Amino acid sequence: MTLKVLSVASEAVPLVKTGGLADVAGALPTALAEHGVEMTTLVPGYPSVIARLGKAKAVHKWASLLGEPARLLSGRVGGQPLLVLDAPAYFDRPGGPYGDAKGQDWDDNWRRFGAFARAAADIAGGAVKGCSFDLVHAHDWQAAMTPAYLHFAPAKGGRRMPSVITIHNMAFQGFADAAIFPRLGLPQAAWSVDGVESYGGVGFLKAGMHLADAITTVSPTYAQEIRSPAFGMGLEGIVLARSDRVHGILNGIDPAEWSPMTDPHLAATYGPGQLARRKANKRALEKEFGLAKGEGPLFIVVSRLTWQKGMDVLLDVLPHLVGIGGRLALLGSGDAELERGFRAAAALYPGRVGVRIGYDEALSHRLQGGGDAILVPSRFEPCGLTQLYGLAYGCVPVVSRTGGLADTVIDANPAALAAGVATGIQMNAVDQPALAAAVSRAVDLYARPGEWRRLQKNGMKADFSWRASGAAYAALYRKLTGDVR
Ligand SMILES: Nc1ncnc2c1ncn2[C@@H]1O[C@H](COP(=O)(O)OP(=O)(O)O[C@H]2O[C@H](CO)[C@@H](O)[C@H](O)[C@H]2O)[C@@H](O)[C@H]1O
Repeated sequence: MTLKVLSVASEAVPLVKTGGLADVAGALPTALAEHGVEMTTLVPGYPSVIARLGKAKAVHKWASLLGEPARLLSGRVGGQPLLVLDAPAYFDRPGGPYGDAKGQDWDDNWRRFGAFARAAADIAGGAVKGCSFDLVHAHDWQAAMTPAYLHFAPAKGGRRMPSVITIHNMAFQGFADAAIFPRLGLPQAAWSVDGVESYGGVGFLKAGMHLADAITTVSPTYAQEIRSPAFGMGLEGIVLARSDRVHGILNGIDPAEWSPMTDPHLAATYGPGQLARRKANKRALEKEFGLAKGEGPLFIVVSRLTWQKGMDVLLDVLPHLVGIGGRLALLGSGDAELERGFRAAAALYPGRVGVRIGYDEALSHRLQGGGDAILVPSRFEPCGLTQLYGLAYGCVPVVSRTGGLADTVIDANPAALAAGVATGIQMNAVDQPALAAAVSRAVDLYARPGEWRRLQKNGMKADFSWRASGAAYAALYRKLTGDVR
C-alpha cells in the first residue's frame, strides 16, 4: 500500500535554500517514491516560492491562522506534490526566510512558524478536502510545533496521526518567551514540561522532540553525540529519556543535482576514470578567484561562516596553509567578523587566498569540480553535505571527526592507505594545531599523485545515494503507521 506522508519544511530545493535542510527536504520525495511512499511537501509561501509556483489552485482557506488570514496553494515541483502556505502577513517579506536582508532575525518568527505548524497539523488532521495523509514528517524547529498541535488538538474521528521530527541541527531550537504561549492557540494543558514548556519559555524543537512518535537525526554518530550536554545543548535529557525512539539516518545526495558526470555548472564534466579533465575546472577557478598557479593543492571552502563550522580556526591556520604551498578559494557568508577576517586574509595573501562572500549555488558546484581538497573543520556537524559532494567530485575532504563527518570519511591513516580504502583526512580536535597538522597531511599526500588519485577515486566510487537511507525512513514510517511489510 502506498503510504502518504506530509513533509513539513521551512525550505526545500529548488524552491528556497539557505542550507543543508533544503537539499534534504528537496531530495526526500524522490528518494522515497521507490519505497512506496508518496511524499507531499509543505513549505511557506515566501515571495520566491509563490513566484515559482505560478498560477496555482487555492485548496483551502483559513480566516485566521494565529490571527492572520491564509490560503493553501497546491502545485507540483520536480514531479512531486507540493503545498504552499500563502500567508502574506507572515511570509511576503523581502530578505531571507528567517530574517531581513541584513541577516537580522524577525522578532515574530515564533508566530510565523507557529502558524506554519498549525497549518500543517490542520492539513494532516483532514481539514483540507481531498488531502489525506498517514503520517507527518516535520523538519527542524520551524516545523516542530506540528506534533504539539496534533497532540493537543487531535484530528476529527479520534484517529491520532503519527509524526516524526528530524533534527538537522540541534543548535537551532526555536526558543521563545513564555509570554507568547497564550497566542499559540494551544490548550492550557500544553503549558507543561510534558508539552511545549522548556526552561521557563516555549521550546519549539523541544515540543516536537517530546511529542513526536519518533525523533530522527541525520547521522548515527550525531544521534549518539546529542545524548551529551555539549551536543544536546540543553535537550540531551529528552534524547536520553526517549532514546528508544531516536534514530540516526544518514543523509544522501541527489544525483540529479550533484554528479560530476552531468553537472551543467562545470567547464568540464568527468567520471572517476577521467580525473585529468578536472584540470580545466581548476584553471577556471584559479582565474575566477585571482589565484596564482602553484604546485600545492587548491583547498576550497563552501560554508556558512560560523563558529559551528570552525571557520575561526581556519583563519588562524591560513598563514600555515599558505606557508606550506597551499592555496584557498572560499565561498561563504555568515558572521560579520568572520566575513571581515576572510576578506582581510585575501588582501594579505593575494594570489594565494581568494574569497567570495555571498551565496552562489553555481559557484559551489564549480568549487567542488575544480578544488583539490575541501576543508570542513566543524566543531559539530549533524551530517554535513559538502564533504559528501567533495567525495562525489574527487575533491578530497579534510574534516573533523564528529557527527556525519566521522561517519562518511575514511581517514588516510597507514592502515587505510595500505588497504586502499581511504577517502580523506580526519582530525580529532578542532583547534589550530590539529587543523594545521591535517592541512600538512593533505599537502604531503597531494605531493604523492598516485596516492592522491586513489583517495579521489575511492571517494567518487563510494555510495552516498539515498538508497539505504530512503529505505530506512520508509521502514520507520511503516512501523509507526502499523503498516509493516
Ligand atoms: N555560500 C554558499 N553558497 C552556495 N551554497 C552554499 C553556501 N554555503 C553553504 N552552501 C550549501 O548549503 C548546504 C550546506 O549544507 P551542510 O549540510 O553542509 O550544512 P548546514 O549547516 O546548512 O545544514 C544542517 O542540515 C544538514 C542537512 O541535514 C546537515 O547535513 C548539516 O550537518 C546541518 O548542520 C550545502 O548544499 C552547501 O553547498
